[in-house]
Amino acid sequence: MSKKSYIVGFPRIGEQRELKRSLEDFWANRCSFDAVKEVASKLKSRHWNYQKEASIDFISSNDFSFYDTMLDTAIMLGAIPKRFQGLKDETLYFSMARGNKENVAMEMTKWFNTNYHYIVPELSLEDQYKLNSSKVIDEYKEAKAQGINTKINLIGPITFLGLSKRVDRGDTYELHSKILPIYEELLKEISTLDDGITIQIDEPIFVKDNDAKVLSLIKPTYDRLDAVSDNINIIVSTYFEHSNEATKVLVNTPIWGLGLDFLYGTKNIESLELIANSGKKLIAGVVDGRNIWKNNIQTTLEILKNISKTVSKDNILISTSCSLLHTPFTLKYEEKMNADIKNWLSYAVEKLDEVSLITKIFFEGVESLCEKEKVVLADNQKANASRKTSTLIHDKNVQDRVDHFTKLSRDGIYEERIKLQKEILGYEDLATTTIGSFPQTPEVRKARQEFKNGVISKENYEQQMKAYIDDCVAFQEECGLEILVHGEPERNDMVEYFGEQLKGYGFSQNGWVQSYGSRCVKPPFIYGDISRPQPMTVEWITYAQKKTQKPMKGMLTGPVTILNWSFVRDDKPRDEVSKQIAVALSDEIDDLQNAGIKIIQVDEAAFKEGYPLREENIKIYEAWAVRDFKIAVSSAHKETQIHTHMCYSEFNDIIKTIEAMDADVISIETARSGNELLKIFKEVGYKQEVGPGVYDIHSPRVPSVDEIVKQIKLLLEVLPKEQLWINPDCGLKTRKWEEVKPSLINMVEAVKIVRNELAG
Ligand SMILES: Nc1nc2c(c(=O)[nH]1)N[C@@H](CNc1ccc(C(=O)N[C@@H](CCC(=O)N[C@@H](CCC(=O)N[C@@H](CCC(=O)O)C(=O)O)C(=O)O)C(=O)O)cc1)CN2
Ligand code: MET
Ligand SMILES: [Zn+2]
Repeated sequence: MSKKSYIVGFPRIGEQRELKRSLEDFWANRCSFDAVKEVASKLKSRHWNYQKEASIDFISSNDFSFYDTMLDTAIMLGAIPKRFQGLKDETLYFSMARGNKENVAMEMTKWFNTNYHYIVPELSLEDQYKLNSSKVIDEYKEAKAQGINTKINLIGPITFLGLSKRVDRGDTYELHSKILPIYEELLKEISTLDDGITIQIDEPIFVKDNDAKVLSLIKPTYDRLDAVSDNINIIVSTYFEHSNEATKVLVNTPIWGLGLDFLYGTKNIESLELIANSGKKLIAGVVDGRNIWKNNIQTTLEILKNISKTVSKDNILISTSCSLLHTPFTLKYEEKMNADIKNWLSYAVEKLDEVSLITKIFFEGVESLCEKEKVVLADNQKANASRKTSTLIHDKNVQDRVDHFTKLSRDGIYEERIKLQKEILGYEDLATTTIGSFPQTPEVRKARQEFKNGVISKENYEQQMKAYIDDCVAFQEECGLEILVHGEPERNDMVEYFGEQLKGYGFSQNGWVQSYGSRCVKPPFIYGDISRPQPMTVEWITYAQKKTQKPMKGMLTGPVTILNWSFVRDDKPRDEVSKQIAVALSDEIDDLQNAGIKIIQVDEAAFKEGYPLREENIKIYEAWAVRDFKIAVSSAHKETQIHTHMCYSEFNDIIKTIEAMDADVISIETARSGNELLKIFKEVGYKQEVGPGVYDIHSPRVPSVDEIVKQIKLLLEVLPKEQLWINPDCGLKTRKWEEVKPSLINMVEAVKIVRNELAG
């Protein structure tokens, strides 16, 4: 059989998060960069071998990264922002990603609708770009030396430009003619590596609603790239949605194949005829790269059968829907999971076998399976059938309550509420606060680990958390912050923590997925109807409130974010699941205010991320996302101030929707982007209060008083002081106390200076 099974990309952080640990050791000067490289080589090798052992035909190189593949691409093209020029090697690389003493890091933002974040390249017309092919070439050779001929993964030029920003004014696509020759040069070099090389060029930007100008770049780009050499086969790969407009063009270029997502981009089937006529290969993404449910092989074979009615079987390859970067590694470390539930799941390594088995059945028939494979297939059918009927999943009481839930919004309009709240809370203009979390120290994590493993008692654990809260509150008072938080020490993660306490949710021991750089999340998974057996946060928050006279903000994660950062059941529409979470949260809010908490922040960090990639689906999403935020806070009395927080978002296109959420105060990320993001709030006459982040918490850098004063003044150019809050741009959990303390002291100091100037 010719080569048929295909994996778009594999996760790289390591099944025991080896890369994370090694990177963090290096950053803390606990090991050399050579040691990190050694870890990286072991991981690459292991990942290639997993794929080889699963009989995967198309295995990738250059899907590895020390931090992020967009950053790698910027380095490959020589797109180095001025402030970092002159630095070299890993110092350059990590300074771009994380900033350094003198310079702020490059911006980071969400990768399409995922919880992965990439570094945003900074381009300018005057820059000279220059190929640096070493990573791409070396990784190919590294695999080759181990007997594995890889396809080479690249981020495509159009996506690269589409996701970059211009530091001089103008459109990034204006730089197309500067960038494309570098890609040509790269492909030329690649073409000399071996006899016949496959290059997967990722162009996920094609799944968005692109204007004619962008679409017009596709043909010249791929005509030219393919013309570089006869020795390369180009596959253009898209995912997360359909890319029919681009497909129409690509079939008229000389590329070898198209990789399409048939799960999240079902409309791709509308292009089948064109693809069939073009005679190109179709890499059919049919195994879910974004969720953890075992593939339903029967259903997948139906999809493939359907595709093969149009596209000849000889031209079809079987693939994952996108890179497996978005799924955890392997089920083999899940020792504590309920056996029924575990049997419904499949992580990256298990998905390799699914791709392989589906390939075999599709091309050679069930008859060709060996006994062992037949058992796997039968088990697959059983597992999928048991999920349909399991009593773990269906809860009539929850369904009834949620179906008949009538309190859809808060009492009172904003103007009336904010007046009452200001009277009660008595905060000044430019009120200072933080976003919620304080440093998650190794001690806090260790305590949690030990408590989970039964090494220490509940009392001991709670005592340690309370001691942290005591210190955290004391520090905030000392440095003069006005609205306090408890610091979230008891939370492993802002979503997982709630998942662990809600019925209908499962969680894993080792289901880590990279979120950015070395940072990972372990998304809990929703398998059944959701309810709240008991209050989730009230004890901690009321404990913290007792420690201070100042207002203590209660801290919750909102329904849309809980949903978007979980693996969600695929047997119920997302909006119904979201509403169940919202109803559970409305009970929590009521409990908090009844316990005397006057401010409650409901984080919607992933609100934007949930947006559909296509315009046509946005209205529907916005309708239920806003509905569910409003349901969650519907129990809040007029006097209870509701905050929300969003990070890494472009707000321009959703500002009206944010306003419709009707929170009293919103804190947002703006620190890496000056006051640009804020301007839209003024333009639309946004009326609620806003806390634009005054410094970037994703970088270890401590901002100076001066810098923050400047930032606050920039904000004051846009919004009046009465409407502004002053805070960092996100939670502080990833930072160290040594960074947090001086930063917040400087922030409070900066506010004093500005207040004096305004008064004076
Ligand atoms: N879900 C989610 N998505 C998000 C964010 C977020 O906060 N949550 N923030 C934005 C940015 N993304 C982020 C993603 C992760 C982290 C983060 O801090 N992750 C931590 C892990 C957090 C966690 O769950 N920790 C657990 C597990 C701790 C752990 O690793 N324990 C050690 C042992 C502990 C020890 O002995 O020291 C182990 O398992 O080996 C805990 O605290 O309980 C990390 O990668 O370091 C931050 C931001 C966007 N998306
Ligand atoms: N309250 C959360 C925190 O401070 C919000 C984080 S948004 C990613 O960590
Ligand atoms: Zn945030």
